[in-house]
Amino acid sequence: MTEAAISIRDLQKTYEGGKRALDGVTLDVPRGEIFGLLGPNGAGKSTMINILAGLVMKSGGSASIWGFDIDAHPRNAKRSIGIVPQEILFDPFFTPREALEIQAGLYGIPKADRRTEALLKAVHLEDKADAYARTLSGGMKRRLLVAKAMVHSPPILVLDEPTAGVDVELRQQLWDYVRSLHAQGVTIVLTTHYLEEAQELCDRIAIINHGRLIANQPTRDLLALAQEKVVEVVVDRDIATAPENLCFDKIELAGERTLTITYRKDRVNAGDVLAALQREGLGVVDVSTREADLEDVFLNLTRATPA
Ligand SMILES: Nc1ncnc2c1ncn2[C@@H]1O[C@H](COP(=O)(O)OP(=O)(O)OP(=O)(O)O)[C@@H](O)[C@H]1O
Repeated sequence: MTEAAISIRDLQKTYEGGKRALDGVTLDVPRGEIFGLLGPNGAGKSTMINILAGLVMKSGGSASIWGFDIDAHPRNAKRSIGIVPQEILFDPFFTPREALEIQAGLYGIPKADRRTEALLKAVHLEDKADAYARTLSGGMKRRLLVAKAMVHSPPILVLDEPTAGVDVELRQQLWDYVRSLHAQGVTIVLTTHYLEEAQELCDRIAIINHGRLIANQPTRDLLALAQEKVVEVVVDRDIATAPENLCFDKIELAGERTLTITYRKDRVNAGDVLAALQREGLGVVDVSTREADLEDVFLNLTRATPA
């Protein structure tokens, strides 16, 4: 088995004042994947990322990055990861080009090996290379942060809520760049509140809630956890009231001849639902189903884990 890109064991963090932000999280981020870390506000995602970044001291447990334990080999661990923080923080008087040069200097990268121009191009900031950072839009600043995180060419890129406050077009550009890094073999970890985004981008998704891991599975398997399924059925005559049946969780009249039926797929299947309608004397003309999405799974799982 190849070693994980990030390996976390029983990670704990209690902040001064007693807030328990991480309560024994164990997980592996496989190499080469796009890994989604989801959780409601305050779940502990940033705490976990800040521990990996060396910005927050853990209270217990262990973590290694690209095989380097963060306590035993902090320098190598740090060199193996690029982190795009949630907060936009940089000196407003530096230009993007200067910001990247300074960052490269911090990592001790010789001038000849720096990739400043290529990075500026990759994040579409070549036109703004010499503008003061304070004159950049929010989306441009965020892309500059991504470029900064990549100056030392780490094998892992972590993005903490990268698209908060970024408009749709810029978000798309950001994801195109992230996808191209992934295609080059970079392991990507992203935390996001946009479930749709995680669903579309991530190979695997972990969910934390109240500092505990409540799911960690390939995205497809996680989606299969959603038990509610909805079918929309068009019948062969006008109906005044929706028929009741035990195998429907919920039934609604969506039009004169259209019914929206919710059922639990662990109890019945679509065939049972259609047979029940036929027993009510309704002929089925058309059927369409809506797949449950990550939003459903997320809500079901987070509701099921009390504080
Ligand atoms: N420096 C700190 N001191 C005390 N408590 C903190 C500190 N930083 C975070 N916390 C608390 O720890 C918990 C986890 O916070 P964290 O920022 O890790 O969550 P998160 O999942 O990243 O949330 P969000 O999505 O809102 O960023 C929260 O209750 C938060 O208030």
